[in-house]
Amino acid sequence: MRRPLDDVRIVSLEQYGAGPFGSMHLAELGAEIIKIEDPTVGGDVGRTIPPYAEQGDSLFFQSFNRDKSSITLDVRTTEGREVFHDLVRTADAVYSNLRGDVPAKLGIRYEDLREINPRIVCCSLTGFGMTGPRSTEPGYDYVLQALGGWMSLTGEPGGAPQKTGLSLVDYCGGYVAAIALLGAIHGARRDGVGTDCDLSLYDTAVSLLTYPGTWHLTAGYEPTRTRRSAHPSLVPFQAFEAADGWLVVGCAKEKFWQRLTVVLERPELADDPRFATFADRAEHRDELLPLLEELIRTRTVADWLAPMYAAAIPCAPIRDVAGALTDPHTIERDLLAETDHAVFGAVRSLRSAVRVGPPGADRAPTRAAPAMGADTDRVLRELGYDDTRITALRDSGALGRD
Ligand SMILES: CC(C)(COP(=O)(O)OP(=O)(O)OC[C@H]1O[C@@H](n2cnc3c(N)ncnc32)[C@H](O)[C@@H]1OP(=O)(O)O)[C@@H](O)C(=O)NCCC(=O)NCCSC(=O)C(=O)O
Repeated sequence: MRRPLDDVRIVSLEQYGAGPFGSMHLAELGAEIIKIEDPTVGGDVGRTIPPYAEQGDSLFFQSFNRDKSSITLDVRTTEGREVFHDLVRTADAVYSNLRGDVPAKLGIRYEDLREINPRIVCCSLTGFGMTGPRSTEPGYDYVLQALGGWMSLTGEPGGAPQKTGLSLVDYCGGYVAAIALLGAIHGARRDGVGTDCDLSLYDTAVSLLTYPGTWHLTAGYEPTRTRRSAHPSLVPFQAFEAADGWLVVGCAKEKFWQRLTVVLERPELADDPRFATFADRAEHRDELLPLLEELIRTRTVADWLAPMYAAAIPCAPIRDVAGALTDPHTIERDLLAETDHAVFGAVRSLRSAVRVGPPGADRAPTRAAPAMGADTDRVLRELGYDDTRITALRDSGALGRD
């Protein structure tokens, strides 16, 4: 089965969630991702993240590294650097998610590699970027959720600051990197000249402030937490507690509000001038919301959702992860990957949401994430190295010590 990135090769000094998440989407589209793992520290630290971590691998690692190859290479050694340069000659891009000062120290920026391969794209996803006062700080998702203002917006007013339940800055950073890589590789192929892409989790987090950011910068709006995860300006658009659980309903168009009043059996609310428009409902939210909350508490989630769905009002039960993963829709959308793994047996994980292909086409089968160094010999042979050279490299320690 031909895939759109079958002719793309990326060598990747990636670790943890953010970097590997980005390249896994490109792997799903056919790109060859060669992970370069530092043998002196046991490779990608994601291999050691508990729970379910054994024998140099983990289910965390399996979640972010399907469809990739792994080689061990200590890029700091002279021999390792030579191998790296040989790889760069064959590659479209060098990708990394390392501390801000590390790409320069390791010699993996465009200025270091352009003479070896003028078309090479060097894409770094660091915590804070290569410039600016924070550029050498280490970055993790929660650091950026804190610095980026996200935690000030999440959770109940007056409660402890919260991050989102998932590492969204990491994952969005990965998407940012995947998009940048596609654009830069396209440009390099068209123009014959590569480039640096200096990306960061900080840029990702701050750029995702989107419209509250524009409101603040342009008009002085002060974004704050809202009760029950409400939208900052649309009413009603939030979580409600029903008799037996929680649901969300959002009226981001006037027609949904009009239909909701019918479902709630209070059609007169739509004609009430206090609640007629977005602006009216926002102004009178303290009158409207207690009324709606009291009403919704009188019936079960299922009792409310049935007529809301029938009226095509955007709504949902608030369910747990098991609910999401066992939904027949999840199965129908081909979102579950099943791979065989030597240690963990059948690993079930989540496929990429990125889909390229004709409607209804099968997606290409997916492969388990590789054992550390599983592809070292193959990749070196493809570079033209013979057994003598590979043995010498192994003896030098550049591929790690057994
Ligand atoms: C994750 C980090 C905080 C980890 O910090 P550090 O351990 O201090 O730095 P690094 O891992 O980048 O680098 C450590 C050292 O490894 C060296 N290094 C790395 N790879 C190699 C290879 N292949 N060969 C030789 N040496 C290597 C590198 O030169 C550094 O040397 P020395 O210079 O001698 O130290 C940082 O990498 C970082 O800020 N990354 C960018 C942001 C990011 O992606 N964060 C993780 C998101 S995932 C996440 O938050 C989540 O999953 O949740």
